[in-house]
Amino acid sequence: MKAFMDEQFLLNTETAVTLYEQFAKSMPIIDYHCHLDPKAIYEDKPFANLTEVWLYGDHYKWRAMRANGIEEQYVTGGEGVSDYDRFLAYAKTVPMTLGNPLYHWSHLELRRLFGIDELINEKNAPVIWEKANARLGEQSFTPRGLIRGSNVRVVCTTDDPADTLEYHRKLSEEQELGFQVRPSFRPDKALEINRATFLPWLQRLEEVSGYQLGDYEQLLKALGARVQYFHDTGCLLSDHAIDKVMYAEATKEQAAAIYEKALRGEAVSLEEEAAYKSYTLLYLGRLYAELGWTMQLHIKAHRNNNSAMYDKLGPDTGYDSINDGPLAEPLVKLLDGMERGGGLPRTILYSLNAADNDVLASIIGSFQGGGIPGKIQLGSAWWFNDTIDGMLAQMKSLANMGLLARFVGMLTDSRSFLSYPRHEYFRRILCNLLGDWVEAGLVPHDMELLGSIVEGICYRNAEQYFNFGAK
Ligand SMILES: O=C[C@H](O)[C@@H](O)[C@@H](O)[C@H](O)C(=O)O
Repeated sequence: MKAFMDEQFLLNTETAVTLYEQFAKSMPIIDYHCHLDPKAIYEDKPFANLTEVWLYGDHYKWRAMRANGIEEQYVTGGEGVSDYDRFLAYAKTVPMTLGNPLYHWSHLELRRLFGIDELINEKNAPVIWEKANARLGEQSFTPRGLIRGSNVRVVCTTDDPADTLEYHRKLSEEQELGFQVRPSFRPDKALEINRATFLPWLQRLEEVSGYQLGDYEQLLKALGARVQYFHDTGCLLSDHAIDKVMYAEATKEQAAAIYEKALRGEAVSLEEEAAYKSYTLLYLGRLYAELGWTMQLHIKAHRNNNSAMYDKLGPDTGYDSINDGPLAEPLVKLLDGMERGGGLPRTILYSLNAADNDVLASIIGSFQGGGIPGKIQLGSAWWFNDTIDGMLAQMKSLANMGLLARFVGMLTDSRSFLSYPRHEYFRRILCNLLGDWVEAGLVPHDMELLGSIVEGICYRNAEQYFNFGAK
């Protein structure tokens, strides 16, 4: 029996241990997709207590607490509930998360960041609370301290085109920051023509961009101007939540007519939605390609399932799940449309449905090219797949059908400054997979080759692929 989460955690062969210790462990982190708040990084305020830094905003933990029978006021807060009460409710929940990555992540976070080795449970809760809070006053526990201490070189946040990027601009002027903070362009609200957010968002965009958005041509120009503004602020990635991939070929005139219908408050059919989205995405794809950006497509989330809770708490609060439905045909058409128009950027495809791994791994092979290693990527196991099994499945699909060695690796997708140990978790799983292959005689015991592949997937591939060294 191995000891719980010892130095060889998740590393079952000598080769895996060597790969992890000698190559993976010391590689810096590039967190190219997350939901951290740039304002919090800029202001760099210390956290009041462990609950604030660990539980506020973390919908993964909230889901587990609800499933454990914890009442909502202890999950997301409520009158008369202290931060300690909320922490205690989570501490009680952790032992019940056995088998869920939260069990490992939570222990890794306390161990690596706070040096706290206690098992997390109700009995140890007071001690953990004391020890962690005592450390939160140290300089290394502010947002910047945590980023630096985790050896993070680049953080890419997720930002709306109408955002002023005020804090990114301020951060970019700082000489001693020690890491890059870059925005990512996430124009979902421009594409979701059928959602209630569409018209209010256009108004915001009008204010920020100065364009009068009464016709589609102006919308395209305004989006183009925002892409350029983001680029000038250091952006190199876009991100799209495409819950359902749709494709319908459309002319600009058709897209414009649909846009105008929406402006008049008239109903837009699903076919029209597909046409509008397709034309607009192709246009954006061209801009991304021209600027050397990477486009991320996050596909098949089924969001806001519990409408009563949505009304109380809003989005991203733990009420989403995995969607199903057709993917290959509309996605291939979309990528093909971009390629034909000369505008297929570097692209990362993530599906929340792990059943799509092979579909995506085979599709990416049809659009590689341009002399860019791994131009089209199978994205790292995302959200509900960010588990041991999920990561293995994603890497195996990629290896079976494409080039694992060109994979740009892990990201946290997190809203918490404590999530960087997820990179360690991923790296151990990666090294173990390669170690198993060596053990089985499937690949040579060539540590130079294996080591360079590990370093590539942990850090170098991403650095090169996204061009983070450029400016
Ligand atoms: O890991 C889960 C994520 O943070 C999840 O909340 C996001 O991926 C979000 O749905 C998004 O659309 O960007």
